[in-house]
Amino acid sequence: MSSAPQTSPRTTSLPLASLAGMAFAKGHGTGNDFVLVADPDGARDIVPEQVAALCDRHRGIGADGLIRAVRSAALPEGRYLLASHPEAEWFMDYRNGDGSVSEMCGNGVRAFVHFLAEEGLVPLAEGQALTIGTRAGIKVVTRSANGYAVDMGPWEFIFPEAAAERALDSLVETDGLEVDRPALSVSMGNPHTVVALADEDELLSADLHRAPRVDPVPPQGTNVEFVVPAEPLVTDGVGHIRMRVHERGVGETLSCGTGACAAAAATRHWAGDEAVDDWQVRVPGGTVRVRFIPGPEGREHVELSGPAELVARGVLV
Ligand SMILES: N[C@@H](CCC[C@H](N)C(=O)O)C(=O)O
Repeated sequence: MSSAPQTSPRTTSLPLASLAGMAFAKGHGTGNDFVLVADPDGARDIVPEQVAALCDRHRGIGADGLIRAVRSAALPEGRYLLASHPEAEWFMDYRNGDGSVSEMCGNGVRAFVHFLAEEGLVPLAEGQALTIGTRAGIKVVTRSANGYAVDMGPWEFIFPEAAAERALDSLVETDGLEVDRPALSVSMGNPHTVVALADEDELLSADLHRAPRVDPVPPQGTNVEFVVPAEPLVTDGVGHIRMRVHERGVGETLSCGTGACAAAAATRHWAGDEAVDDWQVRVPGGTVRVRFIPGPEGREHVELSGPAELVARGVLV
């Protein structure tokens, strides 16, 4: 006797079965959203398929990425950082929505520190700073009245020789835009390719359902930012740009913190004499501030400021 095939709603969530009972929070920074999980002792091995299933907007919780809060001592990348920065007790293990690992996430780092504070894992009053570990080194995050300011460390060109010669190093082909556009590739610990567009019409015409094609593509792949400078670019000492982004491992998102830093760095580079050190970057999900500040070791650093919110807590069934 043959039996009818068994179907059950659990079938689609099979990758998540071993995570049943796991507590999570949902948070975001300017609409760039994350599933946040506390795993102080690094006891949870969340594999890429599970990250993708959790971030699935139809069958999972839905998010641009997953952030696991782990004590630095509990994972090799964290132990490496602890040797020179014993104060970096917590490590942000960031994964993109497709399960891939990224070195850094600027909106995520604010959401991460907010999560640590709200979960009671660290005391962090307004005006206080916390050093955390990431795959792009340590980041110092200061709580303010309306969000968090992150010392993101130095930025750099990915193709320094081409950038110095021409201020442009690659071409980007994008659906919805007729001609290939020149671009500049900037590292914020993770890779970015910044394309300047002429006006808001062009910004809206870019169809980011499919990843833009970048040539040459940086060795680790890239996030692609499309920027439109305001007219005038600088008002009262502050530069203004609008930005949309297609993120590596995610797709179009409402905001990207490291992308905003890269976009400000590229625009400032292109601005030449008009360059300022203070920028407001408007993204579909809100506005973040980017400042170029002297770093403690004598190199220029980038500071990213913006909000972070938690919107829900739950448990996987
Ligand atoms: N949204 C993030 C960046 C997340 C990582 C990125 N997709 C990558 O693969 O590098 C941000 O706010 O910086």
